[in-house]
Amino acid sequence: MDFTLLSSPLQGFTDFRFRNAQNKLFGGIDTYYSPYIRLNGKLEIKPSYERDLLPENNMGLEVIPQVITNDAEEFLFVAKYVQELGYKELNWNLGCPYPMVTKSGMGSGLISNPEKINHILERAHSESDIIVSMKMRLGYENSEEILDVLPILDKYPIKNIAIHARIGKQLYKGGVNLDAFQLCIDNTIHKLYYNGDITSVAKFHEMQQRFPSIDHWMIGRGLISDPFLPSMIRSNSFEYPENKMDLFREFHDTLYAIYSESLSGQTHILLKMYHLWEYFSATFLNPHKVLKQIKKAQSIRNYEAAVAAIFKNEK
Ligand SMILES: Cc1cc2nc3c(=O)[nH]c(=O)nc-3n(C[C@H](O)[C@H](O)[C@H](O)COP(=O)(O)O)c2cc1C
Repeated sequence: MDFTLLSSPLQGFTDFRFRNAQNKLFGGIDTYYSPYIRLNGKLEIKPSYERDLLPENNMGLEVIPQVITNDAEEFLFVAKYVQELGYKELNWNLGCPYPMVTKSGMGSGLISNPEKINHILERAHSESDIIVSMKMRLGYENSEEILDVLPILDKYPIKNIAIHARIGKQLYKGGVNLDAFQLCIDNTIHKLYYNGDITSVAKFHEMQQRFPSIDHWMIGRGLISDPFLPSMIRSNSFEYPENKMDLFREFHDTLYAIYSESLSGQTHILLKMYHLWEYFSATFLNPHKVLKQIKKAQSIRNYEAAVAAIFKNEK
């Protein structure tokens, strides 16, 4: 069956710089979701969000912006803003699990409030012509919460619902709940996208077999630790290209160069690169040792030496 691969948004990782580099060097992703826009009490878009969405920074990429909010005015404000930039769709985040977000009734903390979801969707559909899609978890406290929300969503022409098959309380621990995802398939009229733990071609096949009706698949962390993954899924190949490490090095160097230019001060640059290496290290034979080498490098000079040694070791 034909399928679509989507890059799941990761705040702090999948910004326009990452998206462009991944697309240029590896490809395989049909659509990228940008990390969420969150307003801080004011109807004002931060420059970093703007930069991330400007069409000139996303040339040749299919991008869908995302918002996190529990307020209809904010939703409508962001919808109008992204429409002015030329986007037709706004994705609504009901998945974020972090207490700072969920305690204020946003992200997965909003799933237990179907009335509020209904109110926001009602206003979004009557006061704007933006196409609305959703990205959510199964609930915050338990995986039944979503079952009270799906009938509400049935009332609106939602484009699709991407479901990360965990509950908020889990954060990223424990496994995905595939039986609960199946229940969602059985209880909605909407098109569902599957998200959660697609980290290899084999895992993708497993999910495809388990959910034959699903043809949209979202990859989050797997794309950062293995940027080859979508093109390998596409070509149904278990073999990495022969020049795997050269390509990976180019990917690293591209990101390092742009973050060195765009971030100020070596602390910021090193921290950014360290967070990337928390995922990159999975590509190497000894991830733990690799990450330790990166962590130990407390200056740009030491960082560059550590990276050179890591790639040399892997040859
Ligand atoms: C560091 C980090 C940042 C994330 N930021 C977002 C975000 O901005 N919007 C969103 O919908 N999901 C966000 N997520 C969730 C991922 O998009 C995805 O749903 C989750 O990681 C499960 O998919 P995976 O197992 O393929 O990674 C984030 C996850 C992580 C680990």
